[in-house]
Amino acid sequence: MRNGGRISAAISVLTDVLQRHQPVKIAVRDWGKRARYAGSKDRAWVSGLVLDALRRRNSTAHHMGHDDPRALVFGTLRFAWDWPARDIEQACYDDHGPTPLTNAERDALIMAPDPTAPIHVQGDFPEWLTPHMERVFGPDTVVEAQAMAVRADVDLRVNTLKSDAEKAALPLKSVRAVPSKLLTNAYNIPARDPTEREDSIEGIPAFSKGWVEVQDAGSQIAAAAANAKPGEQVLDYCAGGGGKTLALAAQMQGTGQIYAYDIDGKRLSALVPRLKRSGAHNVQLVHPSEGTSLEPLVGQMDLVFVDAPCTGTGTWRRKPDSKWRVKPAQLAKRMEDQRQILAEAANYVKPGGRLLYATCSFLIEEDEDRVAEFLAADTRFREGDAAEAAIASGLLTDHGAAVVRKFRGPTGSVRLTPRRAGTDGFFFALLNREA
Ligand SMILES: C[S@@+](CC[C@H](N)C(=O)[O-])C[C@H]1O[C@@H](n2cnc3c(N)ncnc32)[C@H](O)[C@@H]1O
Repeated sequence: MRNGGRISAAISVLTDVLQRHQPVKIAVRDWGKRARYAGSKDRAWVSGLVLDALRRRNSTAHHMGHDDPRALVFGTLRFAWDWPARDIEQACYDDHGPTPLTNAERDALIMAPDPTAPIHVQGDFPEWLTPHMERVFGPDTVVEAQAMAVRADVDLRVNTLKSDAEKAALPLKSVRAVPSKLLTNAYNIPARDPTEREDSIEGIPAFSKGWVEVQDAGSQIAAAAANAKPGEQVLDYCAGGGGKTLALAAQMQGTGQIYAYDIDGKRLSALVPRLKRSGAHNVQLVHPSEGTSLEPLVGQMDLVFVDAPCTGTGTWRRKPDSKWRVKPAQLAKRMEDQRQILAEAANYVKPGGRLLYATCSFLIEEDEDRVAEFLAADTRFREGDAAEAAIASGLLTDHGAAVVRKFRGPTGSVRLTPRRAGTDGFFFALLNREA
């Protein structure tokens, strides 16, 4: 396809996303079905442009003077992809290209950025989140937010039940993975330009053999802070698709017992093939639809991992459409869920055991506030040093250790962000139950 046709496609896909509230993946897939002439490179190009337009929606709309899909696509090409204005102009004359630029669009494309724009525009986040963002990041709000408006790397965790970092090195060369700077048993694939073909990780034998799992480095570090030991009794209370369960199983070297529970049985079912591939034999699913009860586990667990449902603000780089969907009512609902889940999950921790609370949100309302409220209500628990716990797992490199120490808060919890650590936004706190 010529660029003009691809630009028209991006405008149409972005329209579906913004006006029909379709997820990007579905909107691109539906377009791909209609456009049989489009190849995989075209789909990657269109999807990359739409995702970048969503990542920088506010600043691009401010530049262009409009928030409609056409303005966002042209503005993204000019200001995020650095296309000269004349190349955009020319692409409009390709077959199936968009209608030619208007004078107003032409003028907007040659305008310099406005340094006086409000911070939610410069940082590309929803305006209502401004006080929440400033509460976390203070004067760094814009730079922190801008680091969330770029493409994300892909991180791989080497599954030590089946392989090791050295053994995995050779097969991972084919996907251009390099050793992680933060973790000893992990690799990193730097974010690709959307005009390049993506290598499929799922397509390589090392993945199907269970040697590696896709898992963001922030998520791996949060799991490391649980520091699960061989032989322990562990409850993964919000196990979902099992990213943390699998990391904990590897830490435990296949011994002891992990109970994986989630209120949503469908999500839990997704864990079954992942478990098979990983070779973890010490995981028992506690499926809500099977009427299995957690009751016998009360007061018995060495470790309870709570990967709480949250607004997911830490994943904006990967899911930029979710950035514009988060609303005050959703935040309030999540805070209520977190309150209830923490209070309930704590009952399974045995005396002397620990609870690891994690979210992929950087909002204090979902993080420190929830931990402080929990500790005030349940005086059996004290907050520990989550950074030192992560380091004690032996899974962090020297650089990873320095990063978690640097971003440890005054109470011992850790907040990682794309700017601070190059990871997704992650928060984790260690809550120790008195013996
Ligand atoms: C952040 S996701 C978990 C991701 C998962 N741990 C992983 O690493 O792939 C949060 C999970 O909490 C579950 N959840 C929500 N409310 C819950 C509740 N009251 N009890 C248990 N799980 C709950 C959701 O279904 C969702 O799967």
